[in-house]
Amino acid sequence: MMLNSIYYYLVERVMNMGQRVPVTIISGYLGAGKTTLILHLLKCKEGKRVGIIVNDLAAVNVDEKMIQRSPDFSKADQLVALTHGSIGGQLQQQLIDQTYRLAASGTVDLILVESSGIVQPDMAAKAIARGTTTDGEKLATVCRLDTNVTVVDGFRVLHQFLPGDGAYNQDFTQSNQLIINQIEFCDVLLFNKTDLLTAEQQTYLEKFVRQLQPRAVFLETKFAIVPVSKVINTHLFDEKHELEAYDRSDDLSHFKEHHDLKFGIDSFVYRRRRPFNPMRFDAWLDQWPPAITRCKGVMWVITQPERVFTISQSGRAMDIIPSGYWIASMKDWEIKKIFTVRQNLRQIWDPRFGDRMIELVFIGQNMNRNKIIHDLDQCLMREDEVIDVRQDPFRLRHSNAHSK
Ligand SMILES: Nc1nc2c(ncn2[C@@H]2O[C@H](COP(=O)(O)OP(=O)(O)OP(=O)(O)O)[C@@H](O)[C@H]2O)c(=O)[nH]1
Repeated sequence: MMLNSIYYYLVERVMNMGQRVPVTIISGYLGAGKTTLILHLLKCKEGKRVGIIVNDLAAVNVDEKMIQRSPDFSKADQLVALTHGSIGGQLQQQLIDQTYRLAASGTVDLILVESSGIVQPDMAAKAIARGTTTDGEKLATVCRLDTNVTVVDGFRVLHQFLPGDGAYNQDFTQSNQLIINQIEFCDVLLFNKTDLLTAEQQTYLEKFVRQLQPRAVFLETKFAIVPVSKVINTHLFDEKHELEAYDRSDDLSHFKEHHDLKFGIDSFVYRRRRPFNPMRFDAWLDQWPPAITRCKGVMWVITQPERVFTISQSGRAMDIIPSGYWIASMKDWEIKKIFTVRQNLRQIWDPRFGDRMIELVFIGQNMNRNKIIHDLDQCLMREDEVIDVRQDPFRLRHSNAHSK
């Protein structure tokens, strides 16, 4: 049985030799569910070796950490994190070089590219379909752009696009335009977060999205769960139809301007080596500044010193979930063992608190950064504070996602 599987594995490898590696690009606005889709695809990869390229807007690549922590990310998979946010200029070249390196190495069977939520959707497609590496190699000789997937956050579309609920709100103008561009440029459209919509809203929104994008394969999803064959190796990308049509509809200077302005969107990282007082932090969540579009990262609360809490907010949806344990809460011999395999642990290890920290990335439009930082600092534990653990709101709710 074992020999049989090895035989078929080798036959498949030999047959695949010389074939170009298929690339799926995953686009979608901030918090739409792109990383959720990648994690789902890793779960269903059936022995395929996956190369993943992520690029996050903020200085701390939360998506990279999420994927690395996934039990489905195996040794045979490879993860490359691009730096500096949107795909444009230098970063576009970095994407081309890294994709070439992965595809030419012969060590991956497919490549997934997660583009940052605020980049024009054709940027990554142009890089993959037409790119030339710094050394002058044509990317198209080793890989082929297979599918452009756009993940749409149905809940956000509901609140931003429905008449009378934000459609005429100036604050939404730029992000609306970007979401529409992302919808218009794709082969497969995942209409995600349908669990947050009623059947009636879903029907209305499907018609709305269909008018913008009649050509793509349309799939309604919850937590981006789709059959793998719908987004990988579909052969749906048609360069002539998609890129050339897009080239005609807008000139490049327009895209550049959008990239440089980044839609007025800014980001910063809040990092502290002190835990939150969970009651004060919970009260702050009730006054969430609307300028924050997206927040993600990890949190340390004093009442549960062993637990890592993951925070993920996008628009009006907020999840705070216990997602594992701080390494510092493990036994000494376990910590020593982890140190031998995770070289970069030393860089984040604090002599007193180990890996415990609060590290939150905030992305938003016209955020009052100083006030947010000041208010969050007020939520930190004070030196002489005493706390009743029974009042911890995260302990009470932690078996479920914490929704605000
Ligand atoms: N209720 C609900 N939540 C979802 C669904 N899909 C994803 N989420 C949640 O939405 C949040 C954002 O998901 P991500 O996959 O991180 O979104 P993303 O597009 O990668 O975000 P960025 O990389 O910041 O642009 C997470 O808390 C997910 O668990 C869904 O179908 N329904």
